[in-house]
Amino acid sequence: MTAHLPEIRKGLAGVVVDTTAISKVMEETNSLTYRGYPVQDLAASCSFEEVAFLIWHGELPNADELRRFMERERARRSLSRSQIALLSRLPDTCHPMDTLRTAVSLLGAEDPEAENPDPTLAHTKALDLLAKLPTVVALDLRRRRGEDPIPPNPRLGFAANFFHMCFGVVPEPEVLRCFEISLILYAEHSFNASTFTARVVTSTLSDMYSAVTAAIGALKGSLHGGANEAVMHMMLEVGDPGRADGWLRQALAEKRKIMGFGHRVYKHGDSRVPTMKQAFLAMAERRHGQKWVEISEALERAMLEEKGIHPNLDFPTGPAYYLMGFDIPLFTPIFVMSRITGWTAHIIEQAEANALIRPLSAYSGAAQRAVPAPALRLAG
Ligand SMILES: CC(=O)SCCNC(=O)CCNC(=O)[C@H](O)C(C)(C)COP(=O)(O)OP(=O)(O)OC[C@H]1O[C@@H](n2cnc3c(N)ncnc32)[C@H](O)[C@@H]1OP(=O)(O)O
Ligand SMILES: O=C([O-])CC(=O)C(=O)O
Repeated sequence: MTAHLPEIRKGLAGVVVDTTAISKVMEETNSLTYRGYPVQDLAASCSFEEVAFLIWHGELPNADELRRFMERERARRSLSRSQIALLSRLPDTCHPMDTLRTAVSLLGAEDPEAENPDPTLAHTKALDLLAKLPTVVALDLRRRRGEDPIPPNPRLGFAANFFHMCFGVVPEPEVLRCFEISLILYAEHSFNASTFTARVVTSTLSDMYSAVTAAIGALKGSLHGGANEAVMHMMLEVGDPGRADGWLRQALAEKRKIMGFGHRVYKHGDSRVPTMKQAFLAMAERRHGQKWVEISEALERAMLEEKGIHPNLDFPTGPAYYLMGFDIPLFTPIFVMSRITGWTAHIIEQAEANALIRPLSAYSGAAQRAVPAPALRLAG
């Protein structure tokens, strides 16, 4: 006789667990808004700093608010000598996401106000993370290349300063713009796995650093943010546009997951892909990346024919970052540099109207039984 089980929604698929005023993901129209503004319109005319302000404060900044916001961000970018020394001691074999996770944990341990739940302080902590995470990512890239760190430059904007800290140069404005567009598109996406993780941690009345550390762990996986790296590894494995179609059909026959395709919410296309694809095409034209365009178009065509599945944001972003010169293990950390805005906005929103997140499970193990006497259970 089988016990009656309640309805179980594996992976919480389709379950609405709370409200949010930060972003709206609309599957039926393949669209996305941040605080009511369509994301492609924000990408077309805003800086990443303006979008970060919008995500946190609910409105776009006026000129004065933006100037003050940028000043505050630029003033917070540096890491202390001891922070640099500690992060430099991590083994080169660890993933840069591990470095980032450790860095956030360290920043939390060093912040005497880490556990102070004051909402004003929460905004300051979020800004501090936004300012410092690129410094950590660039430091990590350079140490793996055997190069000394380059300190942040407070005269440069968020995106330009990141290139400066990684490579010692700021690229041409078109490349910078493509990068900034990717940051805007990655910034926020409602209750995705990493954001939900951050909300679960916050719901126990834990601190922001703990929630962000956990979110970094959730984003690292290849079913989530880690897919932008996996996409580029896949494209390198394909290697040649002429092989793409056969490679994909073979991979599907072997029941492999094709990275950068599919989405839990969007079943007819990811709202952000058309904008990011344009940015990728622009990068490919500037950086002689036609081969990657042809490989991606062949994979996209074959995937649609075979499975009817569309690409997600990670699909055009992976090769775009590759063409910008970033090492592949940096792709997901760059995602973090942007998503820190969405995560921290959700942490603040969760804390403002908190309820402990604790779902139920249906037990499927052994029936209740008596513990055998020691003589019986230890007998051999
Ligand atoms: C920023 C982001 O996080 S975007 C997501 C990034 N992740 C990826 O690109 C990883 C690849 N994609 C996937 O693994 C999935 O599409 C997910 C995890 C993103 C979404 O998964 P779910 O909503 O749970 O869909 P699910 O995995 O149930 O897929 C439904 C069907 O489509 C298939 N499918 C979905 N995505 C893919 C894919 N990328 N490759 C091959 N088959 C796929 C599944 O195998 C399944 O087929 P079945 O019904 O025959 O078993
Ligand atoms: O919403 C999701 O499940 C994943 C995603 O696209 C994101 O986090 O940007």
